[in-house]
Amino acid sequence: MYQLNEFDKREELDSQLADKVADILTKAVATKGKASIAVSGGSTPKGFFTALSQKDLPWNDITITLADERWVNIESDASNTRLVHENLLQNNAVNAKFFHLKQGDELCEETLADLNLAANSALLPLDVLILGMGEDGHTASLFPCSDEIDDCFTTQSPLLKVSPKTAPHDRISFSFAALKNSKNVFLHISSANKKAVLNSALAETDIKQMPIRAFLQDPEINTNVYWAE
Ligand SMILES: O=C1O[C@H](COP(=O)(O)O)[C@@H](O)[C@H](O)[C@H]1O
Repeated sequence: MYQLNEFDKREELDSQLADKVADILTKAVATKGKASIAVSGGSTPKGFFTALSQKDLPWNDITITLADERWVNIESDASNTRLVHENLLQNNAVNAKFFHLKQGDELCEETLADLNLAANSALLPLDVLILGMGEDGHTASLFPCSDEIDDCFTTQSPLLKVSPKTAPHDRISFSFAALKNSKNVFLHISSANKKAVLNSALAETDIKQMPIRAFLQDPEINTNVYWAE
């Protein structure tokens, strides 16, 4: 299931999404003493990150992570971790905890096992999940072009390695099973192109062809779509 929220300007979307997420995180901390949020990388979320970082929240009790990460060094322009550090872990949010997905040099079974254990105890289920979407309909790093696309949807492990064929870098991504359990799911997209991709995703049902479909069509998931031109 999904709900579409459309905005004339990206700044308006960023501000409204930051208000909504801030409210959810505040309530989660008040209720259970802590909260967790996974954000996406790529080119879309910068303005939202800045707006959220300026919120007066109990940041010490909030853990931020990524829905997915490219297996690159933090100094790389392709690093989603770098994007979050430079734009979200700033201002009032400087005291938030950050759960690193890129740990060590090699994305091997042992690294994944350690991360899965840590994610289960520190983060999951997520209070807030902010998804992005690529023009091929991938979300997080659930890539339709990857050999791991079946595993993305079937594994019950929180994290897996994905090697896309049409996008650079090996990835680490939360699996569909882990993402699906998030308490509040948002899809943040902008541009006319992404609106057209969204419409293609809504027009058919094959989730392995366009993984974002799973979040838009699964009756057990309520995805709030935030789109601006
Ligand atoms: O590679 C990725 O792409 C998607 C979409 O990024 P965008 O640049 O088209 O906004 C992103 O959601 C994901 O986190 C990232 O690793």
